[in-house]
Amino acid sequence: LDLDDPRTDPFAVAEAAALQIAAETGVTRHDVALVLGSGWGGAADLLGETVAEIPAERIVGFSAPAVAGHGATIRSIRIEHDEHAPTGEGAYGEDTYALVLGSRTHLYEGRGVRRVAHGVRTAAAAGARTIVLTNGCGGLNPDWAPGTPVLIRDHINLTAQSPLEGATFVDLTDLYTPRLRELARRVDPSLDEGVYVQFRGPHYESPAEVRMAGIIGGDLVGMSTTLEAIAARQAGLDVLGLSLVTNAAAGISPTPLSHAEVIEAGKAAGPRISALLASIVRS
Ligand SMILES: Nc1nc2[nH]c(I)nc2c(=O)[nH]1
Repeated sequence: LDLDDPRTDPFAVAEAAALQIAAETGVTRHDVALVLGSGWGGAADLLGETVAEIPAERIVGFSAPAVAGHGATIRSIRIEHDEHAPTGEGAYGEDTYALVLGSRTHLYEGRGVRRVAHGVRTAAAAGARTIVLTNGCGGLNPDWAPGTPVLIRDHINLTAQSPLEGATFVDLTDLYTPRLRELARRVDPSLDEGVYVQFRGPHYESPAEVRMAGIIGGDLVGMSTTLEAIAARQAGLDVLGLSLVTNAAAGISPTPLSHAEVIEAGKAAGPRISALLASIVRS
C-alpha cells in the first residue's frame, strides 16, 4: 500500500486509511470532511464534541507534519446541529460526524499528486458526501482586507498537473457546489465570492504574475485546493471552498503589509471565520 509505487491503486490506500480511521475513532461513517488551512484551525472545536483525535502519521498514506510541532491530527467530531438551521437537517435525525483533516500535503512539497489527493479520497472512503476545503491566500481585490473570508466560486489550476491518472475525463462544471455556496451566504450574506488561482509555489507570485492572474479572471492566489477539489469531484463529493485572505497579493497594495501584520490579521480573523465555518457545517 505504498502510494509512491505506480502499481499501487491510490483508492485502495484510501480504503485502508478509512478502515483504520473507523477502527481508531470508533466512528464507522463520517458524513462531512474538512481540510482546515492556515487561519481556519479554530473551527474544529466549534463543530461539536471531539470523539477522537489521532496523529495523522498513524494512518496509511498520511505523513508527519511538514512543520514539526504543528501537530497534524485527524479528528472525529459529533456535529451539534442547530435545530433552527436553514436546512433543518440533522436536527432530530441520527448523529452526524465530521472528519477534520488537520494536515494537508501541498504540491510544492514534491511528494506527488497522490499525497495531495489522499485526504480527500480517504474522506470519501470514510463515507463523507461533502468536503469543505479551506485555505489562506492572497487577495487581488483591494476591498478584501487581510482577515476577509471569501467563498470560492470556481478555480484556475496553474499547476499544469492533475490528481487524476489515465483517461479519467472528469467534468468540473459547478465543481464548487452552488447549493453549499447558497447555504453559506444564507449564514453570512456579506460573504463575497471569487475565483481561486493555484500556483505551484512555494515562492509567492511576482507582481506581474498577480497582474496576469487578475487578467485571466482570478480574484485569489494560493498554493493549494484546486487539485483537492478535482479529486473530490472524481470521488463524487460536494465541495465548499473557503479562502481566508491573509494578505494583499504581491503588487496589489502600494504599502505591502509586513509578515507580522499578515500573521496578526490571520489570527484576529480566527474567531470570526471559525464561527462562520462552524455555523455553516452545523446548519
Ligand atoms: N500563492 C500564494 N499563496 C499564499 N498563501 C498565503 I497565507 N498568501 C499567499 C499569496 O499571496 N500567494
